[in-house]
Amino acid sequence: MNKLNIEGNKKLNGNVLISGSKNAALPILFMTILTKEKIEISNIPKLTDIKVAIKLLKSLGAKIVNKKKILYIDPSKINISSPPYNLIQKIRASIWMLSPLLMRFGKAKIFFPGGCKIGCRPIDLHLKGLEELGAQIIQENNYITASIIKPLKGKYIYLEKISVGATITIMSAATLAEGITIIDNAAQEPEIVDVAKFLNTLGANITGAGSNKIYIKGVLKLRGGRHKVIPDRIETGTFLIAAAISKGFIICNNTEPKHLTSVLKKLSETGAYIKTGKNWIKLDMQEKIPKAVNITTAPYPGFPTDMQPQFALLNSISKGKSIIIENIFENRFAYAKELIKMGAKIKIKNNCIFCKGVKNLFSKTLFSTDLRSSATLILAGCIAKGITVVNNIHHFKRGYESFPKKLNKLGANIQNI
Ligand SMILES: CC(=O)N[C@H]1[C@@H](OP(=O)(O)OP(=O)(O)OC[C@H]2O[C@@H](n3ccc(=O)[nH]c3=O)[C@H](O)[C@@H]2O)O[C@H](CO)[C@@H](O)[C@@H]1O
Ligand SMILES: C=C(OP(=O)(O)O)C(=O)O
Repeated sequence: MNKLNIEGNKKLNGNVLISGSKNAALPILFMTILTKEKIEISNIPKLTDIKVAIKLLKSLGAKIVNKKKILYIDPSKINISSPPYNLIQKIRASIWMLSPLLMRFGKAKIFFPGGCKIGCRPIDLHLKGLEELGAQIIQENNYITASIIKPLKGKYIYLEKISVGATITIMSAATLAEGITIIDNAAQEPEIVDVAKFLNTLGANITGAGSNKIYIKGVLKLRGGRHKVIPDRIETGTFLIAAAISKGFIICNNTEPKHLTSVLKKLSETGAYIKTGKNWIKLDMQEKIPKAVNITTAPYPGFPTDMQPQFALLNSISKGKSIIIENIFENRFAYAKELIKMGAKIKIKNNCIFCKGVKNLFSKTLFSTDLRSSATLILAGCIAKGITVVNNIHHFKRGYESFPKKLNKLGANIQNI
């Protein structure tokens, strides 16, 4: 069934092992189209989005073996440049097939991508970037066809808006274009650094990833190689919230504290004790009720929009009033209606959430609408009074490996029904 039954009033305490990053693993998987040599990618998270990505690559002719979170990919037999639309529309990351397929075959045709329904999510900057490098783009009946009429040439490209997706699309095409491309006002997310590191392992010449200016010197060909995907910073942040809302303590292992600076700063403001090591983060709420915090989402290194719903939950049971401003996606408050049903004192105005903390949330039958909202509602169920039912749980499976199992190990009681 597509439902979870969650017993509330739980304290979540203990150790959790963080999985590989969904948003780094997905583009890296699609970048394998750029080479004909063998690739090994480790720390692959077990997620439905990853399953779809593997199916997409296989549908093009790639041979893939999955053993203990390592994918062994042989892209040499990829011979199709138009992946099936029914798979493309399942995930947002499928847009990252366009550029590598274009560079490999000189032509690519893909359906518009899917992903969380958190805004209109245009792809104009991806397409404009490819056009600036010289590709021809035609959009017709929800399909995008990209063609190389004459060899793509490196260029200075200024992104009008900071976009993770467009930065990756342009960076991957520029890897095999002639000459030097500069992406200015580039996104700086750790996932972009990981994609650049992977491409460089294959022989690309990319510098500056992680800053707002990325330099790509085109090379003729990419080879094979090995790569380990970075830890999932959003999964890490979500588990830290699990401990904070239940006045508990947690140690997140196999993570990268440096990727969570803005999130940890906000968690410290709640009154949580935080300590970090090389690859772990400890949060101890010391039985205290958290203090509410104001949040403004922004591109990295700003506060991540993918942690906004979880912090709204935190604020809803914290001491005091707070404001959350969502600056990245225009429709990312769908979960708030469900928290209000549970007793949260939340008011939404334009892109702001005004919240006054309450002592308790109360169980209800809830409906999740997207990935981060489903994780948020599951956490809300863990601390609410009574038994909560969360519907549409296919959403969390897109981005959280074994989420109920990991939470149950921390003291939750979540069952599939
Ligand atoms: C699979 C993946 O990695 N998804 C992440 C990626 O999404 P995604 O790559 O879709 O997000 P972007 O950074 O591209 O989007 C940022 C903003 O730019 C706008 N925009 C984007 C592209 C474009 O061509 N035109 C345009 O206007 C978007 O509508 C949004 O308002 O980054 C987001 C922002 O950190 C995260 O929330 C998502 O989890
Ligand atoms: C919005 C997200 O994912 P996607 O871009 O894949 O829809 C997310 O990971 O929170």
